[in-house]
Amino acid sequence: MALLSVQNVTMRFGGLLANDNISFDVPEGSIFAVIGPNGAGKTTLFNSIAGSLKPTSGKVVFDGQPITGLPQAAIASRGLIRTYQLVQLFKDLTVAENVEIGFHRVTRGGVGSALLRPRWFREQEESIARKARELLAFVGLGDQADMIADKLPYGRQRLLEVARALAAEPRLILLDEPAAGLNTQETAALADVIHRVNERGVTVLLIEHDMGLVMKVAQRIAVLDFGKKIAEGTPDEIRSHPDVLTAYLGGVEMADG
Ligand SMILES: Nc1ncnc2c1ncn2[C@@H]1O[C@H](COP(=O)(O)OP(=O)(O)OP(=O)(O)O)[C@@H](O)[C@H]1O
Repeated sequence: MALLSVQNVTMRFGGLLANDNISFDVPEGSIFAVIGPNGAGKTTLFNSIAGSLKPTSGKVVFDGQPITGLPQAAIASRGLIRTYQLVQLFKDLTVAENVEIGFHRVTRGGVGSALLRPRWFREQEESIARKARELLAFVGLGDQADMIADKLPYGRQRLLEVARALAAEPRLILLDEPAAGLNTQETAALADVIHRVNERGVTVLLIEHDMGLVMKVAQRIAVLDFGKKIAEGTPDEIRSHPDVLTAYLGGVEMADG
């Protein structure tokens, strides 16, 4: 069954059709990628799904419910959690504290309990601190938990963003160009983390430039070009699709990293 269904989504900016009638289904439990050349409309589509843009027309359905145009927080509260193309961490906090913040969707208590600190609140805090460290170990940052986030190398900040997104217990995680700015080794570590996130039962939707990463991790790929979906299929189908080769690489054979 589709956990996420994008149905005829169109986004117009003045005279420019950034997304032109785009449809695809992301099956529950899968890793799905959206690729396309610069300016193809990937970020726009991503923003329509995650709630920071309301599409001009069309529908986004998550877990059978329409979420089109809902505010980002309302979408996140249903279990659709996004990361950002530019890492957005609390740079003065420690690595562990950055993950602890991610738990706020699934915890209770307001300012009152933070001041009075009743026993349940302290227990909740301890449990969050423990779970944050488990998630850090899961993405391979166990040894850096107490480091100030800003001191982490960039590639590791991206892994930290994934750990923080996981803290919100997503059903679907949207990764916005997660391999941007990463070296080969860091990209391989990221691919491994994406696979393991998926093995935890989390559906993954990524938009990505890095073809090697996409071919390695995605089970299904949709290709955008000039705002239109020009192909959809398995990595093998996409790799040899003539329209994709022309649009994406100007006809050059596609590498599989
Ligand atoms: N807020 C906006 N107002 C006007 N035009 C926009 C806006 N956002 C994006 N566009 C235009 O829409 C088109 C699609 O842009 P988008 O950023 O979605 O593409 P992309 O595939 O994500 O590109 P990249 O890979 O470079 O990030 C581009 O022509 C872009 O200039």
